[in-house]
Amino acid sequence: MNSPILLIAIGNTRIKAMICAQELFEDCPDRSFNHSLNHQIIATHAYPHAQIDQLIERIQDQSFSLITIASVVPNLQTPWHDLPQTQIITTADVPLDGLYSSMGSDRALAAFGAGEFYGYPILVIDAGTAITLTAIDPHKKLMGGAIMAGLRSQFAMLHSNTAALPMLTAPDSLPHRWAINTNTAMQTGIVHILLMGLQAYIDDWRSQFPESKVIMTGGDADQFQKWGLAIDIVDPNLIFRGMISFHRSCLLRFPPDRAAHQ
Ligand SMILES: Nc1ncnc2c1ncn2[C@@H]1O[C@H](COP(=O)(O)OP(=O)(O)O)[C@@H](O)[C@H]1O
Ligand SMILES: CC(C)(COP(=O)(O)O)[C@@H](O)C(=O)NCCC(=O)O
Ligand SMILES: [K+]
Repeated sequence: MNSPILLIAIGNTRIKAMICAQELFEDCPDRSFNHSLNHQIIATHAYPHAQIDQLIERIQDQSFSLITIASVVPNLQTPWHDLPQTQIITTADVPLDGLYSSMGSDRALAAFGAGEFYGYPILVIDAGTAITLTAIDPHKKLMGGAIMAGLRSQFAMLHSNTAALPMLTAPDSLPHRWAINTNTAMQTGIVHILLMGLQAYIDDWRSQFPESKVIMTGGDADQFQKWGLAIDIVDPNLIFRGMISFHRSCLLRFPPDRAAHQ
């Protein structure tokens, strides 16, 4: 068996890694390579930056035929960055139209992965350190998006910018909107206002593209779905789907046997 492939996505909170079988990139006539992702995943890992040593320990002895890294944290280097089989994907590499140069590669890849897998037009909401919305129209062109502080970041901001407010986490169930104590007031304010704002964006998008799917990814995606945000699907693997679709589009443009004869 060929050595597996390592995909690494570095966000502002966590480093995520997926190890999958090489067969993922073998020739197939349609998008079925991406549909088969679930059968090809060997392992997934996610560690906060401070615990990168644990990730290194878990996979340092394995050899990979191909390593792909996408990062929105330029100063975080990993032992895999400088290997000969490593490719760093940037926003400029992602084959969608209208992407701007300072756009995060995580957003570009998640949107590309979502569009290639679920179809265009597509709205992607990534609930990570920041919450981002990225909307791609039926012609694979960026319609636009938005960035706001993520769930944990909102609590951290209130705590660090005030004298009296504690550091809290988000509540499991939806809090009552009108609170009569500090902790619930913070939780209800953050959760309800985030939900209402995101829902307004989703409604606006659906009014333009009623047939479009709305996909959520990122560390807090399940929580937003539990609170009732009207999304279609939670998919934690969008960015990895984007990397796989990227490699696939390269293979279709430059098939290995043709390249060998050039
Ligand atoms: N072990 C964890 N450490 C930190 N945040 C976590 C953890 N598990 C889930 N989360 C949640 O995930 C969010 C960060 O999502 P993630 O997708 O990892 O972000 P990023 O892509 O920015 O690194 C935080 O808002 C937090 O609520
Ligand atoms: C908006 C982000 C900070 C989100 O990062 P994350 O929360 O996933 O760690 C990242 O995509 C980024 O640095 N973007 C650059 C600005 C832009 O996308 O317009
Ligand atoms: K993210």
